Amino acid sequence: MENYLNENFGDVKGKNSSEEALQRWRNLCWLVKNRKRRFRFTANLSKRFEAEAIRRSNQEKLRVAVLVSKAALQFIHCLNLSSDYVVPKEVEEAGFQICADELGSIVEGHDVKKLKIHGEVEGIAEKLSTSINDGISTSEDLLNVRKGIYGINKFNESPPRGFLVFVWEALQDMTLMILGVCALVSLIVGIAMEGWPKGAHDGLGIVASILLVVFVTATSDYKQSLQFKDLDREKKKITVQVTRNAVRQKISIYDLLPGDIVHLFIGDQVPADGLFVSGFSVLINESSLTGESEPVNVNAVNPFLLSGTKVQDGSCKMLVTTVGMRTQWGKLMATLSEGGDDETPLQVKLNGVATIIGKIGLFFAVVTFAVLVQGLCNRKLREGTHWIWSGDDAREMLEYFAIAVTIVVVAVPEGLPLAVTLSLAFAMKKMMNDKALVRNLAACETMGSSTTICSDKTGTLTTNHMTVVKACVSGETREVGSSESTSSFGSAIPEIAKSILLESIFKNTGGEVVVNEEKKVQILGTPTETALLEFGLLLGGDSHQKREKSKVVKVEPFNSTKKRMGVVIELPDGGLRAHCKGASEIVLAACDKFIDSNGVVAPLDEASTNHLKDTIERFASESLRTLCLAYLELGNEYSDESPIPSEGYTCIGIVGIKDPVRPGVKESVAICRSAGIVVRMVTGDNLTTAKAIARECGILTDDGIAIEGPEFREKSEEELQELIPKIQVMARSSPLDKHTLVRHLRTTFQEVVAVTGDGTNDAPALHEADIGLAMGIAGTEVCFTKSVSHIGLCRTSSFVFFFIKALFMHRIIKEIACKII
Ligand SMILES: Nc1ncnc2c1ncn2[C@@H]1O[C@H](COP(=O)(O)OP(=O)(O)OP(=O)(O)O)[C@@H](O)[C@H]1O
Ligand SMILES: [Ca+2]
Repeated sequence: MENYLNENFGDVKGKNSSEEALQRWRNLCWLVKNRKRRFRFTANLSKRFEAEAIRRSNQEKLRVAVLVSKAALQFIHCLNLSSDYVVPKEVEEAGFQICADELGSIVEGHDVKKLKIHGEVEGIAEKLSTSINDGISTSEDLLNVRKGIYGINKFNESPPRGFLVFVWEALQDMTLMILGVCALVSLIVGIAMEGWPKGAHDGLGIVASILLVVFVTATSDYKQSLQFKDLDREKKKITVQVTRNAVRQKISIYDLLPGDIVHLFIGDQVPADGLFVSGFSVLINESSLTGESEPVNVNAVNPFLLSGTKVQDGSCKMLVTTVGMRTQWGKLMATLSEGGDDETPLQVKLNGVATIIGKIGLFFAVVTFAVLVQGLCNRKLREGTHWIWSGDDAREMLEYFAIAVTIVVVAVPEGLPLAVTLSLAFAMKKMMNDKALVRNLAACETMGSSTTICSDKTGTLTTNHMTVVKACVSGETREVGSSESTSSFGSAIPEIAKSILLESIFKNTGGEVVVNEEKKVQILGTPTETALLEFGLLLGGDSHQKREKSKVVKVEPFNSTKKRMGVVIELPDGGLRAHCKGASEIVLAACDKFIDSNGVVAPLDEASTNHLKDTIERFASESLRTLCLAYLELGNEYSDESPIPSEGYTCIGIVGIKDPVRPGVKESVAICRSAGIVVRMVTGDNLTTAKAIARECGILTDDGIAIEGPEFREKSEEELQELIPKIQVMARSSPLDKHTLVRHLRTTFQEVVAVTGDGTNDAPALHEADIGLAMGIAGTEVCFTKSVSHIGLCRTSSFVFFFIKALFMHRIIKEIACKII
């Protein structure tokens, strides 16, 4: 049996099974009494093919649109553009100058000509009655008017199915139907022979048991469907940052409306169709919408952003133009919303077991029927009545038939695969109560069998609550953090150094200091950015003043591959200046000058380089995350077309950011160890910092290896064979290094790999892993300990639930058997 199962049902993987494998195993289950039930909550393959076709047509449409827009761009300057667009009356009355269809055709069709006619992005914003800087007004009435005209950002889901639909589905069971026919015949024959009510007993008994089975099945199915709806709703709770009423805030993507100004960052999914307003180095991955993997640049020339696509690099502000079902993504999601998850290997195997048992059951049912009929025939032969068949004989035959069918009902464990689905859903619900959202049912199962965990450091092992606790500027190294220590640090360093440090902090940032609706100062941005801005505020910097004084000309946002970010600013009294900040040893290597203790820019000689390197090492060995800040005077020779220079910087200083280890991580790592699971740390941070934290968590042991990404990249295949099993820490790794490690562990070493990460720099590795534990925005809540302890929970809960279910089924089956036989 083991061999048979492995051969026929073994090629379905926990993740990314081929469509052929999925189709094949379903075909193998030909002996399924109620297909609809058995395959409920599993992938709807035909819907998937439909979605794939939509993707292909999207790709073709986009390709044509891009070609047309390119051609239009060439002619546009010579044309006298005029519009025959008439604003529909109801739109005009509501206070807008453009309708939803026109907006849709501009963005989806990449129609630069129409965009130009409507006055580019600013023109469209005006017609949508919004402001690019302040966003839409939040008055309830106005929002409702907007909703009325442009719709909401939700796609049509199939209406929830009522209880009766489940009753109908439960009735479509072949064996129950046969039993129904038996009951009918038994009633007719019984009443004809023995009269009412005596002759109806048998028939009514069968009817009652059928009703019981149908009722119990439908009730439990209905309950699950409600539970699945709950899970689904939870999965879709995604928020984005928008500016409304001049206040930056987070809102649910469902509340987005045309006219909203959305702030997008690397890793975000574009939540609606829209136009690029401002931003830098934006690369968009459209593969989820079109299947095309080559990312496209989005900028002022190609400003079209389509919902469902992902920001692969950079950050930008976008004006929402089209929402919900009017977008291609809405249509795609509406198609896919009915398809369930892929089956898990355990489910497929259990389906195999159910099928084998079904076949055996069927065989015995036929044999039993044949034996019983033969008994009857023999008796009649003996009695010499074999030519005379009475109603009683017919009833007896019917009874035999019912017994045979009952054997099939009892023997075929239809509920077995479904029980797994249920128990996994149950585990999912349990985990959700602990704020861990399981997107894919199969994950609960895979989690139970993982052998290696590759964890990132920041935000997973550590709390992600960062504060600058040490700083070294102009040779002055001090503890900072509290307002007194920071201000005394501020007064100890030369004025010129302090001023340039503040400029760097407030200009060269992906975060923002805002005043929220309650008039409180709030810092938005990644934890690293927030920590720096907080330090800047403590130093006495006023972010707005600093921002107003000079204009930002170019930004190269932070990404994990470069590990640095840079801006170019225009100084109030002319000239340009570049600021750069990032991984300390990388930025320091780009410096050849520094600001000395007198506030004078001096060349970086060996002694001062060593001093700075020592400082970095010292900070890092105290588990601090180090960042180096630097600047470069550009004069007037720089054009914003060219990249920001990567060398010749003047080092301003080094900051050490504390990010404490999460409580309970050490114990969790120990639990994993004792369960035979190897935990490795794969981080983008400095080697010394990573090692210090790994020791603290119990990940790095004396015989383990800690290696840096760039060194790992250079190794040959043979060397990797030797090295990989011993790697416990990989530092300064790029997203691709993480991916390579996971791929090797999975393929060469046949490990079941779980990866935890924050979803942006870890995305490729999360994708490659057997199971990805993404610490999302709520990452601070979903802590490492919980995910790990749930491995145990999944196992126990599924078994407990399975047994209860089995017991329950057993009782029902017994009851039916008693009634019928
Ligand atoms: N916003 C930022 N601007 C400039 N440099 C940054 C910024 N954020 C992080 N860094 C620097 O880049 C380094 C690596 O960051 P990266 O995103 O690759 O890893 P991480 O996500 O911080 O770590 P992990 O992989 O453990 O989650 C950090 O050590 C820090 O020095
Ligand atoms: Ca990370």
